Amino acid sequence: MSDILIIDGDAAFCQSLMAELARHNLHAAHSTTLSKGLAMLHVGEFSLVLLGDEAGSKNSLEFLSTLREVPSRPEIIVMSKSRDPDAAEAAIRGGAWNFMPKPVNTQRLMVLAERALEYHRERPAKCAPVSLRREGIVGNSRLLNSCLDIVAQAASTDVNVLITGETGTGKELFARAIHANSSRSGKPFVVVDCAALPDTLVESMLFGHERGAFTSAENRSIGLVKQADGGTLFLDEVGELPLSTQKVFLRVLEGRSFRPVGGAKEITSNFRLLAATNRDLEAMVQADTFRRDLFYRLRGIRLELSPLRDLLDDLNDLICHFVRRACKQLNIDNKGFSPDFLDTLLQYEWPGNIRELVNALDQAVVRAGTEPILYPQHLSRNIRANVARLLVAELPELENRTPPLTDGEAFPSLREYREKHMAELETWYLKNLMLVSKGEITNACRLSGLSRPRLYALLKQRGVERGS
Ligand SMILES: Nc1ncnc2c1ncn2[C@@H]1O[C@H](COP(=O)(O)OP(=O)(O)OP(=O)(O)O)[C@@H](O)[C@H]1O
Repeated sequence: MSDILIIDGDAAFCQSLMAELARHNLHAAHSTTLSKGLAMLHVGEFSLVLLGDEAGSKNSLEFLSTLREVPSRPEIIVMSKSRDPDAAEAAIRGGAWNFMPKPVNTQRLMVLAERALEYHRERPAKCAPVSLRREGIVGNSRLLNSCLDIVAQAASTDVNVLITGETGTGKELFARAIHANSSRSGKPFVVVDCAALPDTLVESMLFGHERGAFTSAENRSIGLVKQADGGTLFLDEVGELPLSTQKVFLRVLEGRSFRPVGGAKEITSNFRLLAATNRDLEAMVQADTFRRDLFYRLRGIRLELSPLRDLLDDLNDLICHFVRRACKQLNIDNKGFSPDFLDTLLQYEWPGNIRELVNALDQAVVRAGTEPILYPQHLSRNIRANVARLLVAELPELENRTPPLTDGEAFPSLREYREKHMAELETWYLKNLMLVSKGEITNACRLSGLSRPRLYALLKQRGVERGS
């Protein structure tokens, strides 16, 4: 049974694509007209359509919504000769899973096809809770959707939440989403940047002060904790809270009441607490730099945000979103991006995570000026230099591993040579992959970017054991 249907007016192109897919253990059928393709979709169980142009007189893009509504609800990858960024955008907006310019880069198409098939298999589990307001959170990968599930769960209760993740992974954005989806959404969301609280004024900023409580206290101030009354208090960078304040704060958490600096009376504040950190609080507890009792209080629900390098399935959506936003801010037409622009961003490690991506794309849009397509050259030298360095570091030391080719008699054909060394290279890669991932297939897929079926097929083909 075929999983994939190719619809393209060029029969020779369809045949060669089918052969390439078969080499990747993917079974495809094809049609050279849209009407026949549609009929095949109604009787078959296709998960993916590779939709080319010239498949009849109509513009293939006009057919997108019809194709998406056939019973198997296939994913669609559009392949087009068009160099028009509007066409690419129209395809994605029309519900295509991805867009590939022609001539098609078959290697890349194979990767996309495998990802689309995997996405289709897991789609029912992937839908974020329907009623959740995303508050600007972009992405649909399994990892991101599992975080949205926790947002939904956290929003339905008043339990404290501890959000962890590297810098720039969206901790504040997710905290705002929890608040916006909670019953407190009509009340204030108050951010306390614990890293920026001046030592001498911590307590007055948090709990307020009475007039004349200290030299510069000319007026009464109500403090951040009281401002959050009825709403949500977000302790950002909670790992930076001084130990003395941790102690006071713990008391406030227990009674939701406190005394402003210089005040005689206790006042109350009914706030919901969210806290975030990029530090390892458990290690800080071990090192006695963070109070164990406060740590246990904070982590009612844990939300761990993944670094961008683990969210590569979301990268395409994130780029489209931020490029569109940057163009809108500059009041210019939206821009497309070349496949190697995406490849460069996929290879970069993103130490500053999504915040760094946003900056990189803002700059790329400005550098591109009036050019309609973004290319790697529009990225900063820093990103390109890092990617170049990574690629070189990853290259196997071929010279050490392959004997010099000097024997005129036994000189191999390029094909023999390539097949022999590709096989060696893949075997070597897979063995290392199994070692690093400890044979854990989900982890191995994440590291290698391979889909499960493709990884299993390669392991079998190269005779590599999961436990090697
Ligand atoms: N999934 C996402 N979708 C869209 N935008 C995102 C996403 N995640 C993060 N961002 C954006 O990335 C930027 C950084 O996010 P945010 O400030 O919430 O990160 P943070 O983890 O709190 O960072 P820090 O630890 O440095 O304070 C913001 O512009 C935010 O809107």
